[in-house]
Formats: sequence, C-alpha cells, structure tokens
Amino acid sequence: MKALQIEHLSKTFLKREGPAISDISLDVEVGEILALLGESGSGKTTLLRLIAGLDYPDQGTIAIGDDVVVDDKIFIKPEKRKVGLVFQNHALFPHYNVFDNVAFGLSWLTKQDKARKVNELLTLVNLEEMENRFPHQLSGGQQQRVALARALAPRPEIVLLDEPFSNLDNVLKNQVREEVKKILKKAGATAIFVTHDTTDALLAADKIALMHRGKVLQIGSPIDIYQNPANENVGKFFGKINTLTLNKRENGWLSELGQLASVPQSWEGDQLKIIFRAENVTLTSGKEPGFKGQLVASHFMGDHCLLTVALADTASQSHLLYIKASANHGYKVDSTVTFQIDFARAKII
Ligand SMILES: Nc1ncnc2c1ncn2[C@@H]1O[C@H](COP(=O)(O)OP(=O)(O)OP(=O)(O)O)[C@@H](O)[C@H]1O
Repeated sequence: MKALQIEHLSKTFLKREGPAISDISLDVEVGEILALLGESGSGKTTLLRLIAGLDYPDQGTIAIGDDVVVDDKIFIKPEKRKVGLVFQNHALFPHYNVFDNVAFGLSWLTKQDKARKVNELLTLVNLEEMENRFPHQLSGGQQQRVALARALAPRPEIVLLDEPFSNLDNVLKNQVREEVKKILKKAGATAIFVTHDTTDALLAADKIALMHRGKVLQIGSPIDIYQNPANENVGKFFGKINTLTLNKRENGWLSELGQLASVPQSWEGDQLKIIFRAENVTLTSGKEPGFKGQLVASHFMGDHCLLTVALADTASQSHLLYIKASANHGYKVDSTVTFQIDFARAKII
C-alpha cells in the first residue's frame, strides 16, 4: 500500500537558476523510511516542503494515502495534510514542558485521553520520566525524541524530518540515528528524511532517493544503491570509485591495466567502461599473480587506509586506482604494490 505517490513534480523559484526540482516521480510504501540524499542545493528541502504543503509546485501531483493533496486544481493546506514535521532545530516550544509539547497537536482529546496518549508516546521515545522538564533541560538527543513524539502524536500518514541528525555531535548522532529508526519502526510510521550524509542514509533508511540538480538519479535500497550504482555520479557519492575502459581483443580484454586474464564471461561488446569500489581491490603479497602499481598516497581512515596507486608497467601510469587496505599495510609511498581486482563486483556503465 502506498503512503505517498508523487508524479512529475517540478518547481522553479528563479528562472535564471533553473528548476529546484524537475519532473520527480516516486512512491513510498506504508511503513517505509525514505532518505532524500544529495549535496547542498540538490532540491531535497524543496521536495520535502512541497510534500508538507509549505510551497506550491509548478507542475505535478502528490497523493498522501488515498488523498490527492496537490494537482493542477487542488491544493490542500499543510495542517490538513496528515503529515508530521520534525525540523532540524527540533523547534520545541521553549515555554512548554515535555508533556505540553507532545500534547500540542491533540487538542480534540479529553484531558484523560490526552494524558494516556502522551504517556504512551513518551514511553515509545523512552522519556517517561521527563514529562515535566522544559526543552532547555534536555540533551540534543532527548529534544529530538520529544520532537518526534510531538510529530507522531496526531497519527500522521507520513512523518517528514528535515536534516534530523545534522545538529548532533558524532557520538550522539550514531545513538540518535538508531533510536529514531527504532521509534519510527515501532510506531509503524512512514517517514521521509532529508540528509546530505551518506552514513545517515545507509543506516537509517529502507530506501534512498539520491538527488542531484533537482532530479532523482537513482532510488533503491541502501545495499542496491551502494553496490549497483546506476552511473559513476551515484557511485562517487558513496566513496571512491575506480574506473577502467576495456577494449575487446582477440585473446581477451585490454585495459589501462594491460591484458585482463579473467573477467566475467557475461561481458560483451567492443568497448566497456566499468566501475568498482576501493574495497573490491585487494593488496597481494607480491608472490601471487596480480597487477602492479606505485603507491602515490596512503590516507589513514582509522579502521583502514585508502591507498592511491598509479599503474606500473603499462602505458597508463597516470591512471589512478583506489584500494581499501588494512590500517597497518606497511607500504611506504613510492613503493611498488601488487593487487587483485574482484571483477565479479564491477559494474558496466
Ligand atoms: N525560496 C527560494 N527562493 C529561491 N530559490 C530557492 C528557494 N528555495 C530554494 N531555492 C533554490 O532551489 C535549489 C534547491 O534548494 P534546496 O534547499 O531544495 O536544496 P537542498 O538539497 O535542500 O540543499 P541544502 O542541503 O543546502 O539544504 C537551490 O538552488 C536553492 O538556492
């Protein structure tokens, strides 16, 4: 069942700058968490605001649940759209305590029902003991959970979260990301969150829509979008990408690495461009067969090193490859390294 259906949605603010979002179509299933991921200015917030009803599109339709909320004739106001909003700065009412913040959208309930509902939500977000505290007496993570409880209170069809993890330090961010996902899943809520952080999207979302210049480049599960990027731009968004151009020869394929002995049999054509990730390349001891390269740089990343290697013994010494190696690989810059590539993980683009 669909919680949200968007068709051919476009919005231009300033003609000279081109569209902020352009001909976007996507669906979100009930209970699914979608991440809108993209660099600054890619149109994520514009799309979220159009879903919330905080802006008018130039074209396209949006349906939330069974209701069309925007098309060329209809425009349903934000407060009638059955969406819950969680803003980047949490936007809690500073002069209301936790209880009253969460109860804010429940004015139609009796006092008793309201208390029962608020307590239920505070249990859901693990803040049972905090109902009398004011926002300034809470940590960033706790404020985030109050904002989430407030957004969930009126049982919206969709919760929209604008950069929910961006104001948190790294340690808190890991914790809050997990908590928010757990809470949304426990509540059975459908949610869309905006982020420019790939880790947020990979860890917290069921589905990622990768946006670039107002368009959705690819939409899919985190594992699919990471392992099967539709093109080099999508691939690059999730870390270093290696590229090779392969030309068919009588006895196999010729590439920047020279002759390739073993590639998947399914590869066909006269010329192919392939991409693969740094983790699909493995350093070998030098005694085993492998390709050779000169180590140009080694960047220590904590749990691993990212190596930049220039190809040796071929005409393509300016062609660089990235290798994910152990943090203690022991090679010095300028030394020769040997490596193997798992071509089965490469993707033809
Ligand atoms: N109210 C507005 N008036 C004019 N231009 C706007 C307005 N809102 C957004 N834009 C433009 O639309 C484009 C998309 O902006 P948007 O805020 O949706 O991007 P974003 O992906 O959310 O970026 P960020 O991550 O920086 O928030 C940008 O070029 C931006 O300058």
